[in-house]
Amino acid sequence: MGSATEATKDISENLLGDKKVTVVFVLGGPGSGKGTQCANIVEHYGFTHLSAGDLLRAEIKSGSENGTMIQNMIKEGKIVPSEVTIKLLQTAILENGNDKFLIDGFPRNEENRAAFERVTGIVPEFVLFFDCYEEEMERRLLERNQGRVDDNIETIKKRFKVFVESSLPVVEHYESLGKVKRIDAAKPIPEVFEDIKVIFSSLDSKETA
Ligand SMILES: Nc1ncnc2c1ncn2[C@@H]1O[C@H](COP(=O)(O)OP(=O)(O)O)[C@@H](O)[C@H]1O
Ligand SMILES: Nc1ccn([C@H]2C[C@H](O)[C@@H](COP(=O)(O)OP(=O)(O)O)O2)c(=O)n1
Ligand SMILES: [Mg+2]
Repeated sequence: MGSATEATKDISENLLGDKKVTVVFVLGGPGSGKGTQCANIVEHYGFTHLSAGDLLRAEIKSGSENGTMIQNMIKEGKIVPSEVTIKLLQTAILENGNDKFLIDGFPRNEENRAAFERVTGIVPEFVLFFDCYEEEMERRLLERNQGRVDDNIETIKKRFKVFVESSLPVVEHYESLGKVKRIDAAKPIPEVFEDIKVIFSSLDSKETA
């Protein structure tokens, strides 16, 4: 660990090759509005939206050998092993011509975070954190109506527990690095986006400055 050989190995195994990218992690509890606002950000700021959950659901649909395992974990509100999710994110990044990505719903635990950093070498520009209380998130999930196997009250309770125990520590990690931009996500959709615009507009002006 930490030897020159290890370091060289890490660089040569960097799964992105030479591609340089800007990444924003979009985190928040289930139903906090990540997907909804990512669509708004894409429309206004030229990012590509990569939802870890959407990629995993597409993998199930494609009939992949991991499909059944992924489906079972999602149904139980558990977090799929990092190697599976990272591979899907890596492929999506490399296949895309864009160099600016919103990574939504990832990293969801410490294993996700550490493995992604180690394997891709990507450090996020910042973390956009959607702060919302559980009763509101629960109401939204029960009304989401996308036919998801995990939008039932039993799985929702499990997801909230995983969020508090495994995902919030990741947010705290980035908080300690001064990288978290916190949004009050309990407000109506247009108001949440107004707050997000302030953040992304200042990013644009930095680029052109
Ligand atoms: N600010 C908001 N106020 C009320 N409903 C919202 C808000 N943001 C999203 N929703 C709705 O809540 C549900 C969950 O939103 P979604 O964007 O899928 O959240 P996430 O990706 O964080 O789970 C969707 O039906 C969406 O239309
Ligand atoms: N990094 C991730 C992201 C999602 N998953 C799995 C487990 C999650 O409960 C489901 C659904 O994630 P998704 O981000 O689509 O869920 P929400 O939009 O937060 O409601 O996918 C995962 O295992 N690892
Ligand atoms: Mg989502």
